[in-house]
Amino acid sequence: MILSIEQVSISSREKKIVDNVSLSIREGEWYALVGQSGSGKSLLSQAIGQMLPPNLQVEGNVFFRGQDLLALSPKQVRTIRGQKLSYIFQDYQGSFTPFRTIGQHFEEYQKAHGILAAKTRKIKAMDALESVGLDETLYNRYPFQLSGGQLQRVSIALALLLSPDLLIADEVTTALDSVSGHKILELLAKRQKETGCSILFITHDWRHVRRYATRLAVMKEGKIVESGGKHRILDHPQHEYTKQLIQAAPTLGHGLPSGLQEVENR
Ligand SMILES: Nc1ncnc2c1ncn2[C@@H]1O[C@H](COP(=O)(O)OP(=O)(O)OP(=O)(O)O)[C@@H](O)[C@H]1O
Repeated sequence: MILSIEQVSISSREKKIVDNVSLSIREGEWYALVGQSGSGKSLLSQAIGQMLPPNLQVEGNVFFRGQDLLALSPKQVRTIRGQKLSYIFQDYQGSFTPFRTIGQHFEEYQKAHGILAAKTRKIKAMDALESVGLDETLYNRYPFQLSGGQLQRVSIALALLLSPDLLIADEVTTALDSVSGHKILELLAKRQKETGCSILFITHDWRHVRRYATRLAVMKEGKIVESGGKHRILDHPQHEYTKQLIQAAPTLGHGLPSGLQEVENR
């Protein structure tokens, strides 16, 4: 296992928001975390890299290759973020500083992670842009000069720049139109194949689960109600809540086994 979340709870002063959650992610797999808005998926993913808002308390353990991330100092965890574990968010625009070029973002990110040779940084940035299908000329552009899909590609390029072992992707297509969203996920799948990284993929969208996930967990009101292999859950959901979610997803409600649909789509 690359990541084992063990009995993690997240609480505010008023209430427990994530309640005793455990799940494990294997090397190289695409693990989906599914559930309605407000079920605690984002907070759980933020807890992994110690990125929770300061008003929230976390209990439990998050073992990353055997090391408990929750027991590390903020400085230690900053080293791990980017190099071993990185994030891509729904709000890609918020991840960029408007008055800095794309190139400057690559520069800063690499300097912050100790890549000191300017030439190496430039080469890595250009390679990274190419790896996500972007033209080198984008290096000198400002974020507002890129489309949403292009910016999200840059986010992926940055997130994978230092070859992390685990990528946490939190609703990365929500702010994109469906064609751009589809392209982004195809790109993620391609980059995952090339790099072998594991992905924790947070989504509402069962079509994306069906197409990309290996295993998944279903979260409701801060608890995991069901987890397991994709085909088992899509074809034979056990929990009433999972059944409702799958029924509510229009293209999954036809009763076709997930395997058949997947073959059709690939
Ligand atoms: N800093 C905070 N303090 C208190 N409560 C919070 C804080 N941040 C989030 N919450 C609450 O915690 C709950 C879970 O939020 P979270 O963002 O993890 O849900 P989610 O499942 O990711 O939802 P979505 O799919 O809409 O992103 C929500 O009810 C949210 O309002």
